[in-house]
Amino acid sequence: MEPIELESQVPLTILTGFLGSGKTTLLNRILNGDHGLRVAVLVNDFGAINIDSELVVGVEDQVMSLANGCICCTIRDDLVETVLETINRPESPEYILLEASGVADPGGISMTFMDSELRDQIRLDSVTCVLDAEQAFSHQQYPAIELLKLKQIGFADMMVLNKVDLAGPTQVQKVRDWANDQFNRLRIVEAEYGNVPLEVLLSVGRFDPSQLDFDVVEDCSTGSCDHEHHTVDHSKVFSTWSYETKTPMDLDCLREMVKRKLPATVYRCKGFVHSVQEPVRRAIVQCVGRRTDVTVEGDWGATEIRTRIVAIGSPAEMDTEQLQILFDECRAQSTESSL
Ligand SMILES: Nc1nc2c(ncn2[C@@H]2O[C@H](COP(=O)(O)OP(=O)(O)OP(=O)(O)O)[C@@H](O)[C@H]2O)c(=O)[nH]1
Repeated sequence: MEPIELESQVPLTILTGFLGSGKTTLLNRILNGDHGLRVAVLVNDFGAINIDSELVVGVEDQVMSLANGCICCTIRDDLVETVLETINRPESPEYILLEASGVADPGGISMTFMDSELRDQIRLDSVTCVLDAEQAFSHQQYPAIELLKLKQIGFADMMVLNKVDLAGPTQVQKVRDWANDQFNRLRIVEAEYGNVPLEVLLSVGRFDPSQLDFDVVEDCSTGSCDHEHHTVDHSKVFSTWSYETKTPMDLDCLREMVKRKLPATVYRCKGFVHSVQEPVRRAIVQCVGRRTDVTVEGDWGATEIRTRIVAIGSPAEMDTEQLQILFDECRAQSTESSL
């Protein structure tokens, strides 16, 4: 990639998109690409346990984690504080990538960068939305989720239509036709595992502030407004559940369980697994809708060896007692106590 000219304001790209669409995968692609920039990464996990920041590869000391809430509403102040902390480091970043949680409304996040505290220091370069091509239409029975997905795409200046390998050409064309019909002149780039050229992702200057309502932004900076983007109550649409244990798990049992028994009311499940089969290597469980994957990665590095899993699902329907039993049943027989 051609060298990017450095600016006085730090450019920032927001990666948005529904749960499991491939944001962290795209983020890792960018970070490990040939851009020559000192990049800082902010990652927002909706669940109480930090998973995503540990899945970011290659820039461990430049990753800031914002967990246990959504930066478009409940932990918006944390976002401001973290961005300020990041740009005021002695080695300040030349670019910031912000991965929003899969439940975030990017409108609320973008507003944050127009606030007086940040707008002189940060230039919002682009809001890029990742869409899972295979599961683009798979939440139609949940209107609130459909609306959120529409907001995520509608606010973006580019859509990465990801997972085309899983979707196949007919579905990809269907999603393209739908998107062209719904959104005016949306730029769409197809991808497998986020393999998008860096040139179309970084320093593209696509974000257009005129799409924001500046009267609203001014009011927001006083902190006394009740606009929709601050009051989105994610807890009405999503609930999270976490599982932790020090007892090693049986990977075969876990693989079978997530594949066959994990209820459809769980939209997303991910985490790290300490197993009897691979006691010194970290396994990663990834579930997006009905797609499940349990892989064994490298060693645990500096992180504590224990299983940590997060599930996100429907608050009315996700049965957390059932989940507890399902995961407990995958623990290997052991005399060690579990948490
Ligand atoms: N087959 C296939 N799998 C993909 C592709 N992109 C990502 N995945 C897989 O999809 C799963 C979710 O990917 P992530 O990058 O973690 O998704 P995310 O959007 O960051 O997820 P959340 O942060 O939980 O919302 C992982 O198992 C990825 O390996 C793709 O293009 N094709």
